[in-house]
Amino acid sequence: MKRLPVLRCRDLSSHTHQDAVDLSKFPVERIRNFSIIAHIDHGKSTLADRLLEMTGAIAKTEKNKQVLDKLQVERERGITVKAQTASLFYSHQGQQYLLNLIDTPGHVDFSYEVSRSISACQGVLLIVDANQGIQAQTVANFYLAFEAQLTIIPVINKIDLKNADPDRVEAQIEKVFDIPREECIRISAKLGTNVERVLQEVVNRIPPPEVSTDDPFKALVFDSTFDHYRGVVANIALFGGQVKKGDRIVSAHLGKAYEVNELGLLRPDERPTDRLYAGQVGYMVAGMKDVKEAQIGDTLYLQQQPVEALPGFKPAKPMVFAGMYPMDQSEYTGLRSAIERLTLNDSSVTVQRDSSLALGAGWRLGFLGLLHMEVFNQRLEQEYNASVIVTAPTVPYKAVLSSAKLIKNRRGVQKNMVYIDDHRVMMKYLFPLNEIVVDFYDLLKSMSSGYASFDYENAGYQAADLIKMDILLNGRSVEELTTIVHRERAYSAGKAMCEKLKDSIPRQMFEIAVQAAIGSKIIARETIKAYRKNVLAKCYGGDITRKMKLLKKQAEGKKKMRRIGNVDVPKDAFINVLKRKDK
Ligand SMILES: Nc1nc2c(ncn2[C@@H]2O[C@H](COP(=O)(O)OP(=O)(O)OP(=O)(O)O)[C@@H](O)[C@H]2O)c(=O)[nH]1
Repeated sequence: MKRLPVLRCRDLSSHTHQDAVDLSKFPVERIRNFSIIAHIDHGKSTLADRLLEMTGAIAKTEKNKQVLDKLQVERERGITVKAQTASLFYSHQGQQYLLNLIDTPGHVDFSYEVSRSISACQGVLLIVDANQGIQAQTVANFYLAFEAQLTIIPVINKIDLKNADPDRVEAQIEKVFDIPREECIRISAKLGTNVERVLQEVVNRIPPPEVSTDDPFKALVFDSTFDHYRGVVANIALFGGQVKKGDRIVSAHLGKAYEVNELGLLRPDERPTDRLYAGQVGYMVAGMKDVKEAQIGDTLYLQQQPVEALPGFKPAKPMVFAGMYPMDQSEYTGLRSAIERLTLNDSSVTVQRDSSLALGAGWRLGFLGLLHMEVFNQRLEQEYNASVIVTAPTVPYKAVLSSAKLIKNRRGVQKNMVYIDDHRVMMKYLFPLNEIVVDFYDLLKSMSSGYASFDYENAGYQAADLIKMDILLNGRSVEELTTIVHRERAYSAGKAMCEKLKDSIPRQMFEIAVQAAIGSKIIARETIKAYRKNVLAKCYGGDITRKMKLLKKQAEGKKKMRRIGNVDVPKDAFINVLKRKDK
């Protein structure tokens, strides 16, 4: 994979200008808070870069590609994981405007980040690729903005592409979202075509926030990160009043008081200011030591002027769980501190200590989705140099004990179907999460030659015909390989596991039966034939030291084995069966 250099936004500070703005004189009527939302790859980050360049927040150089995508994984994978914010100053018809842009991630796994950003905005730019048209996440993101009653400006991007068809995409937007086609703006973010118009329409169409500096100070925390030197840096949107350095503030969620140490704008690098005022968006450092003290959705107010808290957010709920273990137990402490540091910045990951006889001490981590898990793992490896074994992901089940389980349809149940245009159809299905979590998206993409797109949301628990499947070695159950599978899938899953084990366990002095069982019923079997590795076969003569050396080597090899019944199983065998896939 090609590695791109990480470009820190601070590096750009020398290129910025237009900073000498007295924020106290900035009327709320000339503030616009907006987000860019889109299906993945439709060009949000490219448009954000152009907007930053055109308003002078960053210089126009090739280096600026996707300035808001700060993390190395984001740059490598070309996806936005964490939302970033930038305040832009823009002159329009002789007036200066403050445009607060909040970048949002495009992938379904991070949709909770989209909703948190949206709650600090009055409008959104809904980007649609001029060739691909409306995709699954375009629809999901549209509804997030629509339900929050925001102004939605449709932007058709990539009109420079040879096979761009903006007429067709406008018709789709009119049909699916009921937005008149005349409201669409056609642009090429890459070439900068018509991007100025986007800035004008942000000013013209999106209303200013309905807030007043005369009200008591009230701010929404819409993001927070952890800085080793300063503690928590909270991104805040001011819904009323003003705040200055030295003020005593309280977080509504925990009721704890703090002193404001630092305040500022994000341009997108941090620019300290003395005060922030109603309608503005910026950052605050107030001696909080843990991101849990500045929870997303929390309300901040002045200690002497308590206010009613803002509605807040639903906490992000993990949907996919996987075990993470150090490659070697001696790396346990290092991996633990890496996981701790990474979760300081990502409060949506849940961590529980776990241990497995085969893999040793480790953790069971909960993620919002599969991509979220992969990104977390990649960050562990890149930013903390940790080598990790990740087990196959599982999804949460609720078990009803000792009663007959209800038989329900395992496959997707169709909910509705809408024709977007002559070639495209949008279908809604109810699926068991387990069916879509591993390779559904890859399969869907390859079956549709890359045309289909997919999005999902949690529809709650449903009864299903699930069973516990055991793996036996010469009749002894291997606890760490026990899994929950759907009854109809049990045979193929059992067979696959037996085959993998057969390939990973060396022959031993006796025959080994590898079996998959449901209760007392054997559903799959492989046999490993008897064989003795005679380590002395190569020593013809009687060189006793050489003999001893070889015997010692064999004994060391056995230490890496775990004995189940009379069968020695190498650690690698467990790793092969449990881990998700080869890198
Ligand atoms: N031809 C053309 N390509 C574009 C245009 N805008 C963006 N792209 C390309 O489309 C790809 C995706 O663009 P990004 O800006 O990374 O997309 P994104 O929506 O931010 O992606 P996520 O942050 O992962 O959701 C990149 O290769 C861009 O160079 C455009 O106007 N024309």
